[in-house]
Amino acid sequence: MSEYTLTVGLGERSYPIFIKDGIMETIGADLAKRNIASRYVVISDEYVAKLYGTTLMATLEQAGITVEMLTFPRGEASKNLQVFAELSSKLAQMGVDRSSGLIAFGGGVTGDLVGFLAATYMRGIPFVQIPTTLLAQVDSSVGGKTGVDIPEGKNLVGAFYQPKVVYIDTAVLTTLPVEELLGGVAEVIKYGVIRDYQFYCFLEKNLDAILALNPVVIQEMIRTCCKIKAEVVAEDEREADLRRILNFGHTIGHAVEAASDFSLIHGHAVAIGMVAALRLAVSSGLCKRKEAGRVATLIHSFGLPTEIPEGMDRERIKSYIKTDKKSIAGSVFYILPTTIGEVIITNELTEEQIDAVLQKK
Ligand SMILES: NC(=O)c1ccc[n+]([C@@H]2O[C@H](COP(=O)([O-])OP(=O)(O)OC[C@H]3O[C@@H](n4cnc5c(N)ncnc54)[C@H](O)[C@@H]3O)[C@@H](O)[C@H]2O)c1
Ligand SMILES: O=C(O)C(=O)C[C@@H](O)[C@H](O)[C@H](O)COP(=O)(O)O
Ligand SMILES: [Zn+2]
Repeated sequence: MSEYTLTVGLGERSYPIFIKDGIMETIGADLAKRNIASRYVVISDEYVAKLYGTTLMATLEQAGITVEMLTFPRGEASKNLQVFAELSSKLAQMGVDRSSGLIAFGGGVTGDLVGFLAATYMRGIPFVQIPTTLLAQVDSSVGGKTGVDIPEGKNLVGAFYQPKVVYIDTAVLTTLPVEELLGGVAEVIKYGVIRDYQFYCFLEKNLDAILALNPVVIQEMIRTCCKIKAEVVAEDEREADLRRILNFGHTIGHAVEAASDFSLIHGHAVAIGMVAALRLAVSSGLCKRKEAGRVATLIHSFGLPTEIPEGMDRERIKSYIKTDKKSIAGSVFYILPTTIGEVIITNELTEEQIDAVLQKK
């Protein structure tokens, strides 16, 4: 089985990404050599802790690492300021200091929450990412976007704060429920559409292998996604310009996710948002209908949703769109494909165009 090492090149804040089937057992030995912290706290949602907590703690302890574990209830509902405050208090009560490090062990919710804790606890302590969902392995564990949701919108409080190292064990994907796997697939398709036509074709060709978790295909897929993300982040860490392309499908996707009161999985909302963005690209004359249709077909073929749920309050979606972080002086920016593999960033859309994609049945 192959294994890959990539680097996110950010000068003194550069870090490695290790991708390997079964890497979990050797994380302790590698981490012990890195001199990142004198002790660690693993933070995980309760479900991931139940599945894999014992294995991770064993590898860390066997390597002589002083480590404790904290958990929180699973799901997006935990990615908020209340859980953030509770975990902060627990760290303080445990005597966690500036020589300590955090380990984010779980999906994107865990990574975003624990990354934000690491960025802010005592004004910043080091942290490590061990992502366990496909979405976290291809996207959220890399690039340093951390944060929590507030009632007004997704990820509205947070920080750019990079991990010290990312360990990706593809073996843990075997226990992932299919709808969570698909959430990751949506972000995977995103990379093909924004940056890499060849990779997009690879996804079309390997649809069955991906759904069957073929290990060779999965590793190659994760490697390509992390490589694209690492390149984009290295060029524009704080989303001044290029990094906005990673937000393809998120302007409407995040709004739909929030309007569902987070009952929609993030990646599923992004799938709906990508199809909406493709329709906007067509109505703007930027993208051929046939190409947009090809992507919508792939999204649908994987089993992801393509339409805003019937009955969802369109005005509520529109009000969430206004809180998008890419907005400048009230003007909302969208990432629109011109062809598969290339996108542009534009705010030149009419209210009628937005209404049309929101109303479409
Ligand atoms: N920071 C970023 O760049 C970035 C990128 C994309 C998404 N995100 C954020 O990530 C979050 C979504 O992440 P997610 O989809 O991983 O959700 P999640 O963290 O809630 O995980 C999904 C579910 O899968 C379970 N799970 C995790 N690993 C498992 C495994 N190996 N086997 C079985 N079950 C497992 C979890 O307990 C949870 O119930 C959203 O909040 C989104 O905003 C952040
Ligand atoms: O890393 C990025 O940049 C992204 O936009 C990746 C997205 O998949 C992710 O959902 C991110 O959290 C969205 O960021 P936000 O700034 O729109 O909250
Ligand atoms: Zn996303």
